[in-house]
This record gives sequence, C-alpha cells and structure tokens, in this order.
Amino acid sequence: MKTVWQIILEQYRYSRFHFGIGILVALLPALAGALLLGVSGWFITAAAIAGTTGAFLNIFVPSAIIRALAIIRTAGRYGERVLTHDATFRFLTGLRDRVFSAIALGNERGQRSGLVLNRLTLDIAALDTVYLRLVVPLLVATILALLLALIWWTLSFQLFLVGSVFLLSWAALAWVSFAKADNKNARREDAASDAIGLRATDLIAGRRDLAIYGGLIEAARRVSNADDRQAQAHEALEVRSTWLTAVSTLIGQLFLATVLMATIFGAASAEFGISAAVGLVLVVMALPEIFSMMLPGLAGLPRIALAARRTVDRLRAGNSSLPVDQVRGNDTAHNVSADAIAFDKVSFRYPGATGNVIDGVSFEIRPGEVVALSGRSGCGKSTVAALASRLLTPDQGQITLAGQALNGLSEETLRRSVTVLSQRAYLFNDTVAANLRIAAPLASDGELWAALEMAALGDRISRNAEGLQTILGEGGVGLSGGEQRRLALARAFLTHPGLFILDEMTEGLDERTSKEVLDRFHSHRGAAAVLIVAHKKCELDLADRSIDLRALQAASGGAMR
Ligand SMILES: Nc1ncnc2c1ncn2[C@@H]1O[C@H](COP(=O)(O)OP(=O)(O)OP(=O)(O)O)[C@@H](O)[C@H]1O
Repeated sequence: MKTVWQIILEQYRYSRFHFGIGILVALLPALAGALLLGVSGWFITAAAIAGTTGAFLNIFVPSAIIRALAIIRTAGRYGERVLTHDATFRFLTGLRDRVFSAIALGNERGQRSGLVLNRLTLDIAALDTVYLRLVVPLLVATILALLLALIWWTLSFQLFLVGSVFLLSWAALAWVSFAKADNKNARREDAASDAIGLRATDLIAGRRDLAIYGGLIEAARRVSNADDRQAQAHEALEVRSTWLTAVSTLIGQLFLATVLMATIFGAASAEFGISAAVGLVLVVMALPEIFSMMLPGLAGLPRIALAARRTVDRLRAGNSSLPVDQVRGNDTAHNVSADAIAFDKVSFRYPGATGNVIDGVSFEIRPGEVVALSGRSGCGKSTVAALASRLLTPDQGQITLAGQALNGLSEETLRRSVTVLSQRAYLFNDTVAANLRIAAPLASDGELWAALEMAALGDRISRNAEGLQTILGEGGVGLSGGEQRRLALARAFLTHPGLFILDEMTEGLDERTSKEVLDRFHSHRGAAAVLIVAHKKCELDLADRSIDLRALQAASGGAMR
C-alpha cells in the first residue's frame, strides 16, 4: 500500500491547486445533499405542526434555503465531475509522459512488447481511479463525518455516542480494506491477463506453424486455460467487493434504525423538537449513500496497489537510467577532427547473464571510414552495434562519438548523428510519405522522391496512383522484403548522420538483392562513417577495413565466445 500513498503524493505534488479544488468542489454537493434532506424534513414537519396547531411559521426563509441547496447540489455535482476528472487527466498526462520515457529509455527491454502494452494499459486504467474513487470519496466522507459528529455533540451526547460508533465502524471497514487487500487474487488476475495476451498473440502470429505441426488446438487450449484462471481470480475479487458492499449497507441500515430510535427518545424527552428530530434522521439517511461512494475505490485497492507498485518501479528506473537534462540537453556531436566513434575498454553484461558478452573491447572508426565487424555467431556483434547506438549502455569503459561521450549526448543529437539500419526496420501502417517523414518531419515531397530514387524505389512507388500517399499495410505489407529494406534505406538517407550502423540489414535477402541494396547505400551514404555487422561476403567487400570481434576480445584479454 506504500506505493499507493506514493502515487497519491505524486498527484498532490503535481498540482496542489487541482488536487485541492477537486476535493473542495466534491464536498459541496455532498454537504448540500445532506442539508437539503435535513432542512426539507424539518420544514415539512414544522409546516404540518403549524397547520394543526395554527402556530406562525415563516415559510419563505426555509423555502429559499431549500432552493439554494438544490441549486448548489446540482451545480456542485457538475463542477465536481469537471474538476475531479480534470485533476485526474492532468496528472495522468504527466505520468504517461514519464512512464513512456522510462519505457523508451529501455527499462523494460527484454520483455515482450505485447506484455508491456497490456500492463501499461491496465496500470494507467487502475491509477485513473486513485483520486476519483479513493481519495475524493474518502476525504469527503471523513470531513462530513467530523462535521456531523460536531453537530451531534452540540445537540445530544447520546446521539453523538450512537453516531460515533457507526462512523467508527465505517472507518474500520475502510481500514480493513486497506490493511487486508486481496493482493493474491489481484496478482493472479494480472498474471492470467498477461498470459492471455501473450498466448493469444502467439496463436495468431504463429498460426501457420501451429497448423503445420498440429499445435493449434493445444495453443487455443492454453489461451482458454489462462482465461479460466483470470475468471476465477476476478470472481474472488468480485465476491470480496460484494461482501464489502453488504457490510457497508448493513452498517448504514443499522445506523438509520438506531439514530431513528435515539431521536424518538430525544424528542420524547424534549431534548430537541420533533421537527429537528425528523431533520436529523433525514440527514443521516444521506450518509450511507455518501459512504457507499468510496466502496468501488476500496474494492479496487488490490488492483490499484499492483498498478501503483509497477508504475513507481518504472519511474524509479526511468530516473536512474538517464538524467532528464541528458535526454533534453542541447549539445552537438560535431568535433570533425575526432574519430566518428571510438570504443575504449568497453565491457557489457546482459542482466542475469553469468559473464560479460563484451569484455574490454577497444576500437575506433575514423570519419568516412567503412568498417565491417565480423566473428562467429553469438560472439556479440549485434551487442556492439546496440552499444554504439546507445540502445545499450556499457557497464565499464567509454564510448565516444565525434570526441564526445556517447552517454552525455542528448537523445536528439544522438539520433541526428547515428542512424541504425537493421533487418527489423519497422514500416508503419501509414502512407509512404509518413513512413519516410519519421526521419525528417519537414522534408518536402521532392526530397522524399529523391530519397526513394537513391534507394531504387522511386519507380515502384510512382506506379501506384496515390504515389507518396500510398498506404502501406501493418509492418510494411504490400512491399516485398527487398522493397521494405529499400524503403528503410530511403528513410535513412533523409537523416544525413555522421555514422551509419548496419546490423543484418540484408538478412533474408538473396545475394543479388543484398548487393543491390548495399551498392545503393554505398553510393549515397555521403561522407558518413559506417559500421557494418557483417555476415555476408558482399558486406565484407563493402568495407575499407574488417575487425574480427573474437580476435579483438582475445587481444584485450577478455572472454572468448
Ligand atoms: N537480451 C539479451 N539478454 C541476454 N542475453 C542476450 C541478449 N541478447 C543477446 N544475448 C546473448 O549475447 C550473446 C551475443 O549476442 P549478439 O546478438 O550480440 O551476437 P551476434 O554476434 O550478433 O550473433 P549473430 O551473428 O548470430 O547475430 C549471445 O550469446 C546471446 O545469446
């Protein structure tokens, strides 16, 4: 529950004004609603008594008060919806920003994207309710309870005693919900939801292989099992929520009956008048409804706690991975006399691995030079490429780009200075132009056509009636593997970086197409230096110099894979 408090505190700090005004405005309709019932009850009874006894009763003041309270309640409800939702959405907007940057900085690298997306959606939806369903109703109920206790105290000690017992019963119910939240079933429901997402994705993405090897039914059964587990956990949480509502309703009804008795005795012993007694009973009638507003928040606590813990972890990891000023700095990698990139005794170990995959590696690539990185499969070539583009951060040693520490560069400078071309270049479900403008948002149509020409894709795209506005399917469907790679090449040409990193760019292409794509790249890369993770002869042929990573590791005395 500590992390739930942390999230509440974060929201309070994010905007104290919106946090406070939401609670104040939520208090108005609750207070006006309770008073409306009380004053109406008193007024109707007093009018009835005046009618039978012929006593004088000023009907104008109470009527005006009733009308004013009705207006305040209606306007307050509207204001409450607007302001509490506004406070929540403002906070969530800021939170999403920070969570997305934490994910972008790679804190959940290694986890499958479907899993990250599923958790992110569930977590943000759960945190959505913290202020609206937990903080606001709990504070409103507490403030009203204190006000009522004060009124009872001034009217009758007996009434105060009875009222306090019931208010404390509700407080105990809220405390038990906090202290004994059903975290086990919340975790079970969460794990089952993850499993459904992952298994369903596998089933859909791998349906061809599953059909070939006869695994479709088993894969479907695994999705269905996860669904059953989620339903069981969900049911257990719902049973708990139903119990909570039942106990709260029971407290409310007992409360009403007891206050009714206490006021009857109070009126009978002339402690207070009959009209005031009816008013008091009606005020109390409003309480169960006000207290029931906090039930959805209390019932959802286990899920909220899970989401809060994961979000706080993400934010912590995000803060520790790269200081914000490094991400947003306005530095430039422009020292033309320095090497395009230099590794100095760089070591890296994957989390959970037993040893360093890269161990004390040093090499440099001079401006304009094309260097091929070779070595047997699994020796760490792609890891070096990921380190060079700061997708991974070294555990030891230093990497410099144009003489500046890679770690100290802003994200913007880094992405302008280094372009990575890999076999996984993703093509979005959007127009050709939009896919290209990811690299250069301000590029004109003419520049896009020029880049397509350089990548030998101009003819293919101009054959479509829509030209640059042709929609590509998800993942670039509609273009062949070679054409998709060329589109990624055109996108890269729009960036004009100081260093290109080619990691298995021609993977999956035949020798002829690979050579064509590489030749295109070579003749239009300009003055940029190139680091190629080389698997094919045509990639080695392109290079001015070749580095054998295994030999390099052995020379530095590092581990040999
Ligand atoms: N995310 C990861 N977590 C843990 N280990 C990893 C991860 N990625 C790669 N490895 C391990 O690190 C080692 C180096 O992987 P890397 O992909 O860099 O090798 P490579 O030389 O590029 O291989 P290939 O030529 O087959 O593509 C391998 O043993 C691999 O299993």
